[in-house]
Amino acid sequence: MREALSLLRWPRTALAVVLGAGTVLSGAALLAASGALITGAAQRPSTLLALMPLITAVRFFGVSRAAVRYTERLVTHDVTLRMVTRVRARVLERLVPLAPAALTGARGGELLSRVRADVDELQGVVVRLVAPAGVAVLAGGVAVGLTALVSPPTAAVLAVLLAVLGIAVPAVAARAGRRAAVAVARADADVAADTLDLVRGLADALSGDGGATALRGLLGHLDRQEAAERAAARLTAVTTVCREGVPALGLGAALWLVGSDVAAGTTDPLLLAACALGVLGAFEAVGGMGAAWSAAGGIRAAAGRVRELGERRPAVADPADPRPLPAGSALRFDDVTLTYPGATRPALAGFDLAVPDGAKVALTGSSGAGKSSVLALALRARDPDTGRVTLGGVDLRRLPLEGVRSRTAWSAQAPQVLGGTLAGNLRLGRHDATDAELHAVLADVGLDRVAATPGLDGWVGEGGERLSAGERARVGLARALLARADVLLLDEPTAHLDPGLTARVLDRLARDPRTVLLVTHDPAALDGRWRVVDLAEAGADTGAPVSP
Ligand SMILES: Nc1ncnc2c1ncn2[C@@H]1O[C@H](COP(=O)(O)OP(=O)(O)OP(=O)(O)O)[C@@H](O)[C@H]1O
Repeated sequence: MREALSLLRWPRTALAVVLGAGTVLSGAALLAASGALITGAAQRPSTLLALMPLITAVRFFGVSRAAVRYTERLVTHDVTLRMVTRVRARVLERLVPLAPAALTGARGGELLSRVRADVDELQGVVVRLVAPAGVAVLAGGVAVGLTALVSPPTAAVLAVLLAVLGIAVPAVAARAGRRAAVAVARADADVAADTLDLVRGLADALSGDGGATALRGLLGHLDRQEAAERAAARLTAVTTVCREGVPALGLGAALWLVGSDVAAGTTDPLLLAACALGVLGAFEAVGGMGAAWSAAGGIRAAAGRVRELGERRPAVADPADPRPLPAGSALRFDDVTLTYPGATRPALAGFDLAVPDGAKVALTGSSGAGKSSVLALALRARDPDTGRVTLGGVDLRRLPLEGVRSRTAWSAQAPQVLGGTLAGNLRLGRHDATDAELHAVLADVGLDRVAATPGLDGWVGEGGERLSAGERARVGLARALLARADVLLLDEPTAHLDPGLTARVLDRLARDPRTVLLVTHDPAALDGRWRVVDLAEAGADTGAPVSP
């Protein structure tokens, strides 16, 4: 909850609370002034001028209530919209450093729910929680204070009843409401499942006495559903009675207590209706507390999940005192060991490899040998447990993370193609690439047909579903080729290609002046320009420079 509150801009939130309280108090004052005016008129004053102050008060509070409510809505919406921006920014700020390694354990749907549902929940913290609670305290306090000026016992009764309606009733209702909602949801799910089973298995159920058994099961669940719904309806009825009944109790108490004072001659009769109706109006102060109480649980849970994101440690971090990026782009792995969290054996152990500036190196080996892990280390998606990985002779852990990532382009085994245009997807590699450059790179990777239809501005479908798996892989490859990087890390760039296309792509890569480290399951397709490193033997790699 502290997480959610820390995102608030308190001066504006306080203004929203003051205006909300102003609305409630204007309403109560309007009722009080009207009561006094009616009483005053019933006393048949000799001149209408005697009622002028009350007439003015009624007009004033009538107008002020609408004006204050309007301003309060403007301020509350402004606070909420600013909150939306801040919450989204904070969640993304926390997510970005965690990607990709520290998010591998999280399911995609769970992450989506965090950035959508939790953000939606948190952004309502002002409207649904802080403002109603603040208004209840402020408006309730002022109403009790003003009532005390007329009748201290009535003020005491009002304070108690406000606490009952603002704290006790919503707390009990929210707790019981959660239980009732769970019971109804369970019963609904059972009835739906039974009905579906019965309809799907109708033919089987009709033979033997299976039908009667299934029907008995369904009827049992229907009874449970009815009971759950009745319990939920009873709860709604009880809370409605409380919401209506407690203010009526307050009204009755005010009439009785202030009425006794008027009868005793210690209080002006004008104040009887004014005080009673003012007390009635004051209950609006706690009107939002039922919803606030229900919202509190959801907001607390959402804030907790967002905080948990912040507490996760990124797999790699920027060095405190980063070294400048080196000029060279030679990669070197020295006695590297990498064990994934929770894994029982290392993915890489004692791994050595030297990839000189501009060299073309292909990693091969059986599935699970650790080829993709080598690329992950070179991209600094992960750090080795022991040993070191260097770029241009400098340990990657001593270089600025953003600098390392800008020097390396990576194409995954199954690259992420976003729902958008082909050009938009390619320009993730280089945002200012011209159309001519995009056409050239598409031709390089054999995507000439896609470049023609749907074309650069054609929609590639959600997740690139309008492209084949091989075309999606080559979009990722084209993106990497476009990047202004000196090291290309390519995970199986030719996996889905026919031999002709494989040879064309490998030739394009071999002619690229940059350092290329690729993973392949098809070393036979590589010509003499490539140095093939079998991961099963990589521990024995001498690290001796090879000519590119
Ligand atoms: N995020 C991860 N968490 C836990 N273990 C992992 C993770 N990624 C890979 N591994 C494990 O590390 C080992 C090496 O995986 P890696 O992906 O590097 O192999 P690979 O040689 O690229 O395999 P393939 O050819 O099938 O792509 C495997 O045993 C794999 O199960």
